[in-house]
Amino acid sequence: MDINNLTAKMSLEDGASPAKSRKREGCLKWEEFFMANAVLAAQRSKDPECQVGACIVNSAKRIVGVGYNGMPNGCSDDIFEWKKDLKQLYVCHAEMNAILNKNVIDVKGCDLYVTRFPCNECAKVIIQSGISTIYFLEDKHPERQMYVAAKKMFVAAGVAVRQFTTDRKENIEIRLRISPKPQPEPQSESQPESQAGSTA
Ligand SMILES: O=c1ccn([C@H]2C[C@H](O)[C@@H](COP(=O)(O)O)O2)c(=O)[nH]1
Ligand SMILES: [Zn+2]
Repeated sequence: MDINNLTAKMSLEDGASPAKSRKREGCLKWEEFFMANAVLAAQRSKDPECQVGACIVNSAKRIVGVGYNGMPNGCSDDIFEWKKDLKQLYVCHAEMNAILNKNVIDVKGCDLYVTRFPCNECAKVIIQSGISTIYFLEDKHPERQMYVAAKKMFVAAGVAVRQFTTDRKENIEIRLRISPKPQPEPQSESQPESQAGSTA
């Protein structure tokens, strides 16, 4: 079959099922996809009060770092205190973790998607890393000194800060179908001895 015939055949087959030949509408926009990654990362946090997620994206729209708030490596989530005024001594913030987890040499000029407005400590790390734009989901405590300081530093350093918005009407859902683990077959009383402990 020459190439012209093949093309003709393909377009005929496409014509037979027009619904499938058209692109799917309503897929996630890039910004929605990146913020959804930050929201998903936050689900890894063990903080009982506040789960934060962050996702760093380069100019080629590749995710180059993801993080969530958690205890430092080797500091057990079960031993170190999650109590309100104690956790701040230990917890690594999502933004800092995302920057440290980067899989590229540096994150200069990258965008940061984060579920919560960054605090002053994260603002310093964000600025020093060269991240140029921040998209945040919520700014729950704009009056707190640490967030006022963070804003002041972002303005001085020329980091653009925008609240994430979308015109999507429905929630973005992750449909993860969980199939129950297969249960071992109950052993019948009459089974021969040799098969009872078999792992085959
Ligand atoms: O920039 C930030 C600010 C806070 N977090 C995390 C760190 C802690 O786990 C909580 C703080 O919770 P509060 O109840 O507001 O004290 O949020 C972060 O990851 N990044
Ligand atoms: Zn912070």
